[in-house]
This record gives sequence, C-alpha cells and structure tokens, in this order.
Amino acid sequence: MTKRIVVTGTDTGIGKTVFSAGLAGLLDGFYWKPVQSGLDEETDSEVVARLSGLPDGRVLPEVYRLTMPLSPHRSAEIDGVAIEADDLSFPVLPTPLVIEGAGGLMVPLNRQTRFIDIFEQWRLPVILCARTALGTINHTLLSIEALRARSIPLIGIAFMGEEVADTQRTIVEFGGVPQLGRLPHLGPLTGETLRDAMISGFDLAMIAGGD
Ligand SMILES: Nc1ncnc2c1ncn2[C@@H]1O[C@H](COP(=O)(O)OP(=O)(O)OP(=O)(O)O)[C@@H](O)[C@H]1O
Ligand SMILES: C[C@H](N)[C@H](N)CCCCCC(=O)O
Ligand SMILES: [Mg+2]
Repeated sequence: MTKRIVVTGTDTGIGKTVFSAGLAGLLDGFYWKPVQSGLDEETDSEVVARLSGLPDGRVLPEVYRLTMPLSPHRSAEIDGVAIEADDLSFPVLPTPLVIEGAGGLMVPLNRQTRFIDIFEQWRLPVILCARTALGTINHTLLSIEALRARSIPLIGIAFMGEEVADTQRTIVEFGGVPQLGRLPHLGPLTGETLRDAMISGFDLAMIAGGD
C-alpha cells in the first residue's frame, strides 16, 4: 500500500486540489499542502476539508502560508518570507498521506529551488494531473520527461475533464505511463458527487497498490 503520494499537475488551476480531496477521502488518509500562496479565497486545505469527507484533523497545517495568489517564490518575496527547502520534509504517518504541490513541476519556491527539486529529494511516487483539453499533449509529455530525467517515480496520469479518447491514448503511448482514470467536470461539485466520480472514474488498486 502506497502510504505517501504526491499530486502534481501540468499547470495551475487544473483540478489538483479537487482530485486530492477525492483521493484522500477514498484512501481515508491525510492531506498536506506544504506551500499555500493566496489567502483571500478559500485555501486548498479548506477546500479539501470541505470536499474530502474526512474527519477533522486529517488536513495537516501548511508550512508556508503566503498572502498573494502568485508563484510561491514571488508571493514569499512580497511577504518578506524565505522559503527553506529543508523545512519541507514530509510528515511520516501510519496512514496514507496525499501531498499537493502548487501549480506545475517547475514552479519555484525561491530563487534556487523548484517543486520538482523537492520531489526529487523526497523520492515519493507522483500522480500527474493532466487536462484532456487541447494543448495537454505537449504539457503532459514535457512533465513526464522532467520526472523521468530525475528518476521520480510516476504512478500514472489522472485526467481532468471530458473524455478525449485519442488525446488520452496519445499521452499514455508516448509517455509510456498508465492512465489511472479520469475526473469529469462536476456540476454540482460536492463531497458526494466527488466521491462517486472518484469511485467510478479511478482504479484505486492502481493508485494505492504499489509502494
Ligand atoms: N472535477 C471538477 N468539477 C468541477 N469543478 C472543478 C473540478 N476540478 C476543479 N474544479 C474547479 O476548478 C478550479 C481549479 O481547481 P483546483 O483548485 O483543484 O486546481 P489546482 O490544480 O489545485 O490549482 P492550484 O495550482 O492553485 O493548486 C476550482 O474552482 C475548482 O472548484
Ligand atoms: C496562485 C495559484 N493558485 C497557485 N497556488 C500557484 C501557481 C503558480 C504558477 C506559477 C507559474 O507556473 O507561472
Ligand atoms: Mg490546488
């Protein structure tokens, strides 16, 4: 059973938090967003607490809470905060933990370190969230290549959006990666609709079966 999973994506705003909420709920685990940038709207941790169906206490506190909804490196600079990579060691828990980055793999935490550098240190298995919409083939294959270049284990792709069969097939074939499933746009998006969509859209054994 995989105990710790990193959820990353090809871009910001593609559904990582919604997917993470569904996944943490299905795994009956914990959720951790180490770096939150943007505090005016509902934070990612608050969204997960609302949508995951998990009991109180399963959403771990962020290490950095940055005011502006910008790349963390810039948001930190504006707040006068120095993000230290050494502060981002993941918690060790006896239950599954879903860890969400911010934006995509190359997003900087400071002027020296990007999320992918932290993921390379962690060596935890990664799920890559990818849109099904036009443009995703390029973004997704580049992200896969970046993970491979650093030997970061990739569990597979979680597609976000309506089915686009040839696009999904093309990514899976060129990327040489499993398709874990697909989360469609949900209207309404609630804890219940998310849980149902995760159960019908994903093979949990593929996600949590390895180590
Ligand atoms: N399956 C879905 N159905 C309906 N709305 C969705 C779905 N997935 C995401 N959304 C909406 O799209 C927006 C962006 O999603 P989300 O916050 O999950 O993106 P993200 O990849 O986590 O972004 P960030 O890089 O800021 O962490 C949110 O308003 C969210 O409610
Ligand atoms: C503010 C936003 N919602 C995310 N938390 C951070 C996204 C950073 C993206 C940086 C970039 O790739 O240009
Ligand atoms: Mg998010």
